[in-house]
Amino acid sequence: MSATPLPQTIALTGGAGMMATLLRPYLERAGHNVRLIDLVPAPAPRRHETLHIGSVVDATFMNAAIAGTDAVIHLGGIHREKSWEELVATNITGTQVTLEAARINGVKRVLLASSTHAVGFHPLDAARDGRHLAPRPDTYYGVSKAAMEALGSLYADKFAMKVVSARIGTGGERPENVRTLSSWLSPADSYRLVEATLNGLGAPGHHVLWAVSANSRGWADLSAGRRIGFNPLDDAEDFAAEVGAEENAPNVLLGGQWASSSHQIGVDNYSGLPAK
Ligand SMILES: NC(=O)c1ccc[n+]([C@@H]2O[C@H](COP(=O)([O-])OP(=O)(O)OC[C@H]3O[C@@H](n4cnc5c(N)ncnc54)[C@H](O)[C@@H]3O)[C@@H](O)[C@H]2O)c1
Ligand SMILES: O=C(O)[C@H]1O[C@@H](O)[C@H](O)[C@@H](O)[C@@H]1O
Repeated sequence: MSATPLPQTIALTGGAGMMATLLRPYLERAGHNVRLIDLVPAPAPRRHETLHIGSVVDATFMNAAIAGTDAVIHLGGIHREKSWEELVATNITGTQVTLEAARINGVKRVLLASSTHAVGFHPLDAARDGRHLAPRPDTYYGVSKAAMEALGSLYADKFAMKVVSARIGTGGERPENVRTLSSWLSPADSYRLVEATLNGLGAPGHHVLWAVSANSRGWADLSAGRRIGFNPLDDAEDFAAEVGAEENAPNVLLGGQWASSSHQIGVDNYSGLPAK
C-alpha cells in the first residue's frame, strides 16, 4: 500500500457533530489540516483547523469550502428519522452538492457516512457472509442513506473518484447497550476508515463497506473494508461489563428497533429523548 503523503487537507462536513468531535483528535495527531464545515461552529478549533459555517445544501458555499482540499469526509446531515422533506433536502441534496463540489474541485477521495439503516430490514445474518446487501431501508432516513450510496456510485463511476460508502453501525465513545456491542465503531476505527479513504487502494471506485469495529459479537463481514485497507482493531467487548442487560427482545434485523412497527416513519421518534 502506498503511504498517504502528509499533511492532507481534509474537508470534514458535520464538523461540529458527535462523530466529527471524536475524530478530530486523531486527524490532529496524524498531522492533517482540517476544515470543519457545519451549520454551527465546532467548539475549540485548534491551529490546524478552520471553521466554515454554512449548509451542505448551499453549492456556492460548498464549492468554496472544498476548494484546495485533498479529501472530503461527509458526516454533515440529519442522523435520525425526520420528515421526508427535511431528509431529502439535507441528506440527499446535501450529498449531491457535496459530491459535485468535490468533482468541480478535482477532489478524488470522498467518504460518505451511510448507515445500517439503509439495509435495516435485512436479517443480521445477511451481513455475515460478505455478499453485498441491496438497499432495504427501515426509515426515510435509511432511504436517504441508500440515495447517498447511489450518488456515491454515480460519482465514482462517472468521474473516476474513490468514494467510500461506509455503512456505519453505531458511533460513540463507547458502546452503550447490548445491541451496540455488535454494531459499535470506535473513534480510533473511524480514523482508520478515514485513512482507508485517503490511501491509493481501490481508486477509482465505489466501495460499500461495513464501518464497525472488530467486535467479538459483531455480525459484519469486514472483507469489503479490508480490500481498501480498512482494518478495524477495537472490540466493543472490552466494555461489555459496563453495559447493562438487554432491555427488549434480541434484535434479529440490522436496523434493530428502527425496523420495528413502533418506530414511525416521517417523524422524530426521539423528540424530547436523548437521540440514539
Ligand atoms: N452516530 C451514529 O451512530 C451514526 C451511524 C451511522 C451513520 N451516521 C451518520 O454519520 C453522520 C454523523 O453522525 P453524528 O452522530 O455525528 O450526527 P450529529 O447530529 O452529531 O452530527 C451531524 C452534524 O451535521 C450538521 N448538519 C446538519 N445539517 C447540516 C447542513 N445542512 N449543513 C451543514 N451541516 C449540517 C449538524 O449541525 C451536526 O453538527 C451523519 O450523517 C449520520 O447519519 C451516524
Ligand atoms: O443504529 C444505530 O445505532 C445508529 O444508526 C445511525 O445511522 C444513526 O445516525 C444513529 O442515530 C443510530 O444510533
